[in-house]
Amino acid sequence: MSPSVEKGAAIDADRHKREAAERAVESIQPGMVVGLGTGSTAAHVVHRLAALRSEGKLLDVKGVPTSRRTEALAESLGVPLTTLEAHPVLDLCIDGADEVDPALRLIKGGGGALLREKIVAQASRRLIIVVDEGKLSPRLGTRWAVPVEVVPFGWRSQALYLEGLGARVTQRLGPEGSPFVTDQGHFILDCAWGALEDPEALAARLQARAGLVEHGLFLGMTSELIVAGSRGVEVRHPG
Ligand SMILES: O=C(CO)[C@H](O)[C@H](O)COP(=O)(O)O
Repeated sequence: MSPSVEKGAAIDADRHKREAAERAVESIQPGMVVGLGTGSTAAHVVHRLAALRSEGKLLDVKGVPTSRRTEALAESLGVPLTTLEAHPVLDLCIDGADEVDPALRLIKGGGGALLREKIVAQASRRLIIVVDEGKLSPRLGTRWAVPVEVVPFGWRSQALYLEGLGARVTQRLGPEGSPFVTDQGHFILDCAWGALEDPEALAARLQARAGLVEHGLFLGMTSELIVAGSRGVEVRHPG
């Protein structure tokens, strides 16, 4: 792909992310407490909420951010925030994803926020996932490695365990080349298994291992998928 074609595709993808995010914001009702996801698509949700506030709409809506990054963005735009401690059950969570299969199972964690994202998603009555069409995949693992969040103590043992499960394991690094550290103080191991035969069985193996804090497989959690692409915006439900 030439640089100018690549740039055009990136601009289209960002427009589609914004369109999906703006459609999702239509589900937010006055007074709701809403989980705010992490990443470039979820950032469009925060921007849209801020724009609506400037029009005097949804002024009593509060967000629970899934990362420090989202928290900083919301604060900079004047979107009011609260916590899961104050609101242990949320009306709605809107978040992005890295890969979505036809059953609306997800790989998430490209931004390294998977642990908080899963905690906020499971505390929400509805999880709306917003993506551009480039995230759709026939089978999870085709396009993206599964991020696994691990405790730094003993992380190399966890990497060996994951290799034993057949993964090609890469420790995620930050911009300076040192290990990427999550908001919760953990490392991320990106695990490439290729197209996954049985995501549920893999998730069970990952959950059973001490030191593996969380993984980026979000299975059976999506209430609604909003996907935007060259043919417009489409809403899908599981099953
Ligand atoms: O899971 C995530 C962050 O941990 C993001 O939702 C995912 O990486 C998608 O990001 P983007 O909207 O920038 O494509």
